[in-house]
Amino acid sequence: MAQYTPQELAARLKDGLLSFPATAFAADQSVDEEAVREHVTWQSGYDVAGLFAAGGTGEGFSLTDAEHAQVVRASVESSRPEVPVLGSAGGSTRQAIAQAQASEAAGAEGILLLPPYLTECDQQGLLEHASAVVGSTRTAVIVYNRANAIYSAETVAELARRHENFIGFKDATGDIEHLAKVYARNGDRMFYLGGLPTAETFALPLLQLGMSTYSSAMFNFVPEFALDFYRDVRNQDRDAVTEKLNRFVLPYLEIRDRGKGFGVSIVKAGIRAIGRNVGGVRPPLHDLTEQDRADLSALIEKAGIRPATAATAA
Ligand SMILES: O=C([O-])C(=O)C[C@H](O)[C@@H](O)C(=O)[O-]
Repeated sequence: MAQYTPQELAARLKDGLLSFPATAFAADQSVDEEAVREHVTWQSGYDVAGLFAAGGTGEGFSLTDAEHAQVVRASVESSRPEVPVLGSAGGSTRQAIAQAQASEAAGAEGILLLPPYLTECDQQGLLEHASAVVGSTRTAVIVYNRANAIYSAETVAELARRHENFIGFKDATGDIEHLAKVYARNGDRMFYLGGLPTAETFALPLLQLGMSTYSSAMFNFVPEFALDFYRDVRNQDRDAVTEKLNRFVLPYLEIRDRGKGFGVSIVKAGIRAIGRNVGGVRPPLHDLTEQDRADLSALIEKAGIRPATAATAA
């Protein structure tokens, strides 16, 4: 049973940092539910506004429907009660509806609608796809503007007109003209969330475009640093943001960019670097090399951002 109405959830999520927990896999690549629970419990102990289970960083695209439901349920049950957990929905319209409903049944407070795979689609098709998914659940829905799901300002407005539980727009394009149009047309009817890879990099400029928050993948392993960064962004403290970009985020991008899909792999390597463990990634992603991992560990130490609670980890 949801604790928040969609509007209450939007009000909470828009003014705090958000994150996407990595999904733990065992050595044989099966879902390691105990480690999923342990990771979400640890993450929700911080002052995070919401956690999105089985999202991009959570490799939702590599999970079966049964595993997706398992991960969302385990995350809901492991999160501190004050920290809402949202699930995800992706793939074909019918698959996405099934995942949205499974997320709701697992107790998720909302859903992030991931893009449908493979095919191109125009606005009419995208609208009907998203509308069918949003209409299939009573929980709040945030659409993810990415890949083959680029929502025009008018499509967003029509979704908002049709569905009260449509509460958010997450962007992973960084297309300023497009974002300006979406915000100008829809204003504060919904909240806007930055979701480009390593979202910290873009957080300060996107604040001006109405993006009051973002999803931090690095929160998975340097939560205190990620929360400090968010505070500096919201205070519009350019000097503090620039210092943190130079100290950690920009050198981190250099390691992340050594491989395609490393946006997720580097998060799992980061979790390992601080002494916790959620295993490796599933194909089509692959893990960092030993050298990459050593460089990441050295960077975390040099930046002085190892979390205080990491020492207690398994
Ligand atoms: O699951 C997702 O889509 C994401 O995790 C987006 C990331 O959090 C992205 O914003 C990042 O890498 O910071």
